[in-house]
Parts: sequence; C-alpha cells; structure tokens
Amino acid sequence: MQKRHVRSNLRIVLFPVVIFTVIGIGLYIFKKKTAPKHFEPSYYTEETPALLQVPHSIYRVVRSKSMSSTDFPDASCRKRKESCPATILITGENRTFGEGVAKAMLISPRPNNKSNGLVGTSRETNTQFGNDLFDGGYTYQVQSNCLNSSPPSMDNYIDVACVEGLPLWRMSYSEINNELYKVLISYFLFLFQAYDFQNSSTKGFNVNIGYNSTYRVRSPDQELNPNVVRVQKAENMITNGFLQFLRGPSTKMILESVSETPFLKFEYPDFDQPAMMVILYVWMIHQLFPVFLQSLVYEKQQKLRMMMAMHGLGNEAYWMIMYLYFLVISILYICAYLVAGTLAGLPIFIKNSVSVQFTFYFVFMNLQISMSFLLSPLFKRAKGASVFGVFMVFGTGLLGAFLFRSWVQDPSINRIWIMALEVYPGFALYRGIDELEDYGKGAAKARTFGIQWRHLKDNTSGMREVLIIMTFTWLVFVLIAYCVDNISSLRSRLSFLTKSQMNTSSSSNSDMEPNMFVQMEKEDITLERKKVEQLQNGPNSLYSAICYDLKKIYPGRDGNPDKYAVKGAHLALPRGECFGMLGPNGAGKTTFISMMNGLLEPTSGTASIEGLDLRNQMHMIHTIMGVCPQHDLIWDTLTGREHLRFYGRLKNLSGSSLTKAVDDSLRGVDLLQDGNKLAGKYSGGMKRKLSVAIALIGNPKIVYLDEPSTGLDPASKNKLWEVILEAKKDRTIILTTHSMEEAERLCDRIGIFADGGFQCLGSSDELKSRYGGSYILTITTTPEIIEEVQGVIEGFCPGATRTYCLSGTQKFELPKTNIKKSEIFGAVKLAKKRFPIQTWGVTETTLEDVFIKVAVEADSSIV
Ligand SMILES: Nc1ncnc2c1ncn2[C@@H]1O[C@H](COP(=O)(O)OP(=O)(O)OP(=O)(O)O)[C@@H](O)[C@H]1O
Repeated sequence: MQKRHVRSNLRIVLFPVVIFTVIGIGLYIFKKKTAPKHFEPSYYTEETPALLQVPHSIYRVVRSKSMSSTDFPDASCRKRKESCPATILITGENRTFGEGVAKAMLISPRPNNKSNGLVGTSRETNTQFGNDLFDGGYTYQVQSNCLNSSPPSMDNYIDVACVEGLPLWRMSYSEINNELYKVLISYFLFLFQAYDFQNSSTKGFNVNIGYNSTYRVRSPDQELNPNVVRVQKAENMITNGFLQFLRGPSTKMILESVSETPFLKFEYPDFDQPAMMVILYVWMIHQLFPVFLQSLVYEKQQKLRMMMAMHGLGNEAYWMIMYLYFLVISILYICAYLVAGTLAGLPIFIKNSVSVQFTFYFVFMNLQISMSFLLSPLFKRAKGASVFGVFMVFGTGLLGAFLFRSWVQDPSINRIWIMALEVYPGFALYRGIDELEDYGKGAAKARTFGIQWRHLKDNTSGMREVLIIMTFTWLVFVLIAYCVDNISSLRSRLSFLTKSQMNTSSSSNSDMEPNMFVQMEKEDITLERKKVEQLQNGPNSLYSAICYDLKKIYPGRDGNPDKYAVKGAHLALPRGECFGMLGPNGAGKTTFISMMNGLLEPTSGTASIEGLDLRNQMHMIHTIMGVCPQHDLIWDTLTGREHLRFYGRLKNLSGSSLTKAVDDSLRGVDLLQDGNKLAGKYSGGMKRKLSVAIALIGNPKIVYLDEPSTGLDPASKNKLWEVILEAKKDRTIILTTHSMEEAERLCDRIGIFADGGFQCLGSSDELKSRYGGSYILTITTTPEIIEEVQGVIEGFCPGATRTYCLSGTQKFELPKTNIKKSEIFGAVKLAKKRFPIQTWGVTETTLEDVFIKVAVEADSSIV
C-alpha cells in the first residue's frame, strides 16, 4: 500500500539535498570572494602573541595573619584598581644570582602602556596559547614598577594595565610549594609565577618553572588533565632575564609570538540575525508534519481507512503500518538532510557528533509522527489539515526565533517555564537545533569539536533537556493518540454493555419504542421473524447471516426528535443466497447495511455472520467480509492490480495464490489489460468494476454490494452480473439497488425496505403474484375526454383503479379476479368506436409496480 507515494516520497527525501546544494554553492561562491588574495588560495595561518598568565588584581596574593611570610604586599592595595603587585616566588642555591636574574627579567617602566610591551592576560583559556586575547579581560604589561604608568586604558580596543612584578626570595622550592598550596587552597588566590634556579650561575642556567595548573581540559578518554597554559612566555622571560643579567639590557631574547600550522581559513557568513539558519533548519525538519497529518486525514476523508477496516485491517495494524511508513520516510529524510548538510560544509553538521545529531532528529521525528496521529481526528478535510500544518511549521520557526530564543537566553526567566514551553514539539526542535548551531559555530571558530555525548552529561545542557522532554512528550502523545483513536470503539463496547444489561433486565424493550412502530405485520415478514427466532436457539450450518431484531435510533439534535432509522429487522440468509434490498430514499437501507458491516453500532438487536456476533466479534467478521460501497473508495495513486494485491493480502492471500486471485479478479471484471494503470485514471465504470473485484477477492463469506452496476454500460453491466452470479455460488451476497432489472437478474430473494423495516420478502415472482394480482392498462387519448375514458374503463371492469393520469395518458389497475385479458381487448375495441384512441397496451404487474405499491402503502400507514 505504501508504494503509492513513491514519487512524492522521493521528492520529500530529496528536498534537503536541493536546499543544501543551493546553500553549498552559495557558500562556495562566498568563500571564493572572501579568500585573501595574498595567501595561498584558501589556506591560512594565524599568529598568536606569546602571553603570560597573570592573575586578575583581586586574585593576587596579599599579606594576611594566617600566613607566615610577611613580605607579601599589603591588602590595602586591593582598594586601588589594579595596583596589587603580581608576586613571583624564586629560589635557588645562589640568592644574589637569582634575585639579579629575576630583576632583569621584568621590563623597565613604560609610561604610555603601549601594546608593544604586552606580555600577560588574566583571561582564562583552555588552549595553550589563548588566542582569544582580544576577547575581554585585562591585558597586562608586567614591569619592575608602575609608579609613572597611566591608569588602565584602551589601546587598540584592548584594556591595558600595568602590573608590578614582585620577586620574593624563598629558601627552598618546598617552601614555595607550601605557600603555593596554602594560597591556592585556603584563599583561592594565585601567585603569579615561581622559579627555582637550582644550581644556576653565570656559567650555566638550569631552571624549574612553577605555573598555574588549575586550568584543565578533558582528554579524549574524558579525564580532566591540567592544561599547560602559557608557559612558553614564562620560560622566555626568565631566559631573557638571564641574558640581560649577563650581557646588560641591550641584549634581548624576546619570544614575540607563536604560529600555528596552516589551516583552511574560512569564516562562515553570519546569517544569524535573527537565527536565520536555525529557522531554515527548523522548517526543513518540521516540514514533514503537514505531510503526515494530511496523509492521515486524507485516508479518513476518503473513507479509505474505513474501507481497509471493513476488509479486516484492525486499528492496531493500521497504526503500526502508518507509523512505520512515516518513520521510514523520516529516517531517509534525516539521512539525506545530514549527508547533504555535511557535503555543503555547514559547521552544524561537520562539527557536531553525528550520533548526537541523528538521535536528536530521530526522537523528534517520532514525536512529530505521534503529533500527527494525535491531531488528525480534529480534521475532516485533508486540505484543512495541510494548511494548518504548514502554518504551524512556519509559525514555529518564526516564534522560535523571535520569542522563544530570547526567553531561553534570558536568565531572569525561570527554567521551568522554558521546559514547559519545550513540551510543544516545535520549540523543543528549535532549542535543539539552536544548541547544535551554537556548538557547531563555536567549534568552527575555535577549530575544535562541537557537541559530543559527554556534553549531555552536564545537567545544564539544553540538548539533554530537550531530548528528555521530547522522549517524554512522544510517549504521552502516542498514548493519548491511541486512546483518542480507540475512543469510539471503547464507547461502543461500553454502550453494548449497558444494552445487554437492558436486554437481560427486560425480555422485551417494545415499551421503549414509540406507538408508530406498532403496525400490522405482513405474513411473509412474520414468517421470517419466526424463522429467525427459531434459529436463535442454536447455530445452523445452512444460514450464513441471521439478523435478530436490528434497530437503529439516531439521537435527535438541535431540539429535533430521535430518528428511528431501522425499527427492527429480522432476516435469515442461507449460504449461497443473493438477497436484494430495494427501497425508497431514506427508508433505512444504508443504515441497515452499515450496521451489518460494522460501520454503525446497532442501538439494539444483533446479527450473526457465520456464527460470529456482530456486537463483539466484528474484527473477525471483517476478515470474512467483502464490501463494495456506494461510492468508490480507492487510491488514485495505486494501480488496479496494487489495490487487489493489497486487499488480497488483508484476506491472508500470498504468493502464487495471491497472484492468481488478482489475475482472476481482473479478468472477471474485464480489467486485465488496465490492471497496471493508475486507478485515478480509470473511468467511472472501471472504478466501479474495481470496487466489485475488491469486494469479491479473497473468497469472503459474506459480501455487501451497494448499487454495484451504477454507471456501467449495458455490456459491462451484463459482464459484471455474470461475475456476481458466479461469485454467489459459495457465499452470501446482500445487494442494494434501484435497478429492478438488476434485482430480478441477480437476487434469489428480494426485500422491500420502507419506513425503517422490511415490508415484504420473497422471490421476484412471488412478490409480483402476491402484490400485483392485476393487469395494467395504459391508454392515451386527447386530454378533453379523459373523464369519459375513465367512465368506460370502470364500466367494463368494476374495481378498476386509475393509478396515473397526465395529458391524456392514463394507467388503470384491473384486478385479475374481475376480468380476463381477452375481455380487456374486446372492451378496448368497443371503446375505439366511441372515441379516438391514440395508443393503448396491457401488461402484467412488474417488480417496479410492486415496489411503488409497497412503498406507497408503507408511507400511508405511518400514523
Ligand atoms: N447520522 C444520522 N443522523 C440522523 N439521522 C440519520 C443519519 N443517517 C441517516 N439518517 C436518517 O435515517 C433515515 C434512513 O437513512 P438511510 O441513509 O439509511 O436511508 P437509505 O434507505 O439508505 O436512503 P438512500 O436510498 O437515499 O441512500 C433517513 O431519514 C435519514 O435522514
């Protein structure tokens, strides 16, 4: 069945490919345009100033009572901005040498704070070099003193401050370690740097450098390892100090900067005002929602789902098939989306973990499918559902970007509210994609990796939050959608319970019914009722379908009284019988058939089909039932053969027996040549033939045919009748028709249904002899003499009644008991001598006459 949308499914799955191809081309052009001309085509290397890690003023260590050393700066320096010195602890075997080198290491005062002398930053980093120098935080010039320096200022958009380096001598490195430990653990303060000159002298320089190792990075195996931050500059400073100590200030050995290996330099265009790319991704992923919703509503609107149910496809199976079908499309779509996005070179796809991305989209797709099931009962028309879906998708993207995003970023909004909003799947999708985009872009800038599974361990992770919420919402939606879908059958089961209680509490419920039900029952109807009552006592292998007093009352709405559509029908149909139901419009035929095929729940009474009870075994009855509804319920996008294969499978046919059954069906209804044509391109008659073939495939035990030959040409009609006559041999057929010819040709018994009940039952001949014991005389004269003609007819046949009179043409019913056919001929001959007769004729009663008579009688008997 699901093959029917191959092309449209392919179009859907290729949609992201098209979009990302366009974006990829756009980015390629952008890249070409913006690539620096003086570099190799698109490769680039970046220089980073070599920096020191300097603690921010408030974290620099000062003297306190708990510390044994008294040479630390006084705490009063904290009151003045950036005036606390940065302490450098030094030790070694030779104090004079060590203090000399440390002093030479610090650069002389530079009053103008020019960036030429920049050496340190207080900014945290998780890279060795920290090339984010210009991204906030103070930048320091470490000098021997800051007496003449200007206060912190802006230089080339960088805050530059002078910081005084304060070397303090300690007796041993263990003393330094002791102080470093105390300072760090007890006060959360940081010393600037520590140097152990060991046995260094003017002849040789051996140094051990102490650095701040509180910056940590995660290693690939998830360990938190200390990051060796900015040690290069510390090393260079002390080496330079040693050189200057030996050779004087004119000799310098300065590490200015470090260069990375070349990398592909490409800044992605910043579309993110406001979150344009995120909106696009949200639309692309969410666009399957209207497709699914429309598809579900379409099957309901076209009654295809009902048709499938009537052929044995249970609710659960339908759910499963549709769900899996949508899921397969979704998975293909996600794959196409991820591959196309990656090929287009977008960071959100390249930088983030593929498995995280796939999991996120997979969970959302499931949520989206369950939401389609949940909302589908709200719509009657597929177009309405589709329009709603499209608006919802577009609205979600826009609301997400312009409202929801700002709420997420606003720390003053309680997280609970954000989580409540994320219960709406569109916002959860927006949040997730926004996270992926942020991680992707950030990673592209820093040339690291985007979101990984380990990021989801963090309790504050937005992705973790939406994944949990979406999974929860998905399960809830599935549960609610399933309950809503089954609510009608649940209700009917409950109503059946109350009805059976009613039936057991009172043997007859006739006192519930209005007086108008009470009318004289015809003899044939009484016989049928008695037969049914006898059959009620035990199963009978001869009878395929038995109706026990089926009744249907439609509840009155808007102040109207209840409508008694079927007032109690008894019927016993032997196997192999084709039973015809005739009746005027509104008589209750469709209601009766709908109760029999499970579309409507009887108000009371029941029926047994092949021993199965209509009230609680309908799902089993569906598997042995075939239905040709009044209006063709077929998929325009499936071929006739595919229809038959689908319904054949529902009837448990498979393999070669299925192929044979399909071929025989197509041949039977003369559609073999057009079997592979789309049913949407069939003519009205061809569709009708297909509907009949669908009803008969799979050897059903009982078949309902509602006006099967409507719209067929005489030749096709005859062919179809042959098929039905052949089919009725080993099954029971109930057929409704307005064609007397069809009823007479196909039906073994006919029941005329009027005013909510059978008015007569019997074969065509029985009915004609029972209800039509008269000749019909049709006579046409000039209109002026119709009274005279009527007088003559009534004169020669007492009891003659005029049933029709229009512009000179009159019809008379002449009771067979009062006149012979030859006497009619003689009388007309005599009449011709008195007045001119244009045309005349005598016929026996037809089924049509019986029909009209019975219908009129039923109509006039209504109180
Ligand atoms: N859902 C409903 N709610 C209320 N009344 C209904 C409903 N469906 C049918 N009826 C009424 O029940 C009566 C029987 O309708 P039904 O459709 O069974 O007649 P019918 O014999 O099939 O007519 P037709 O030959 O025109 O199809 C009609 O008076 C109709 O108005």
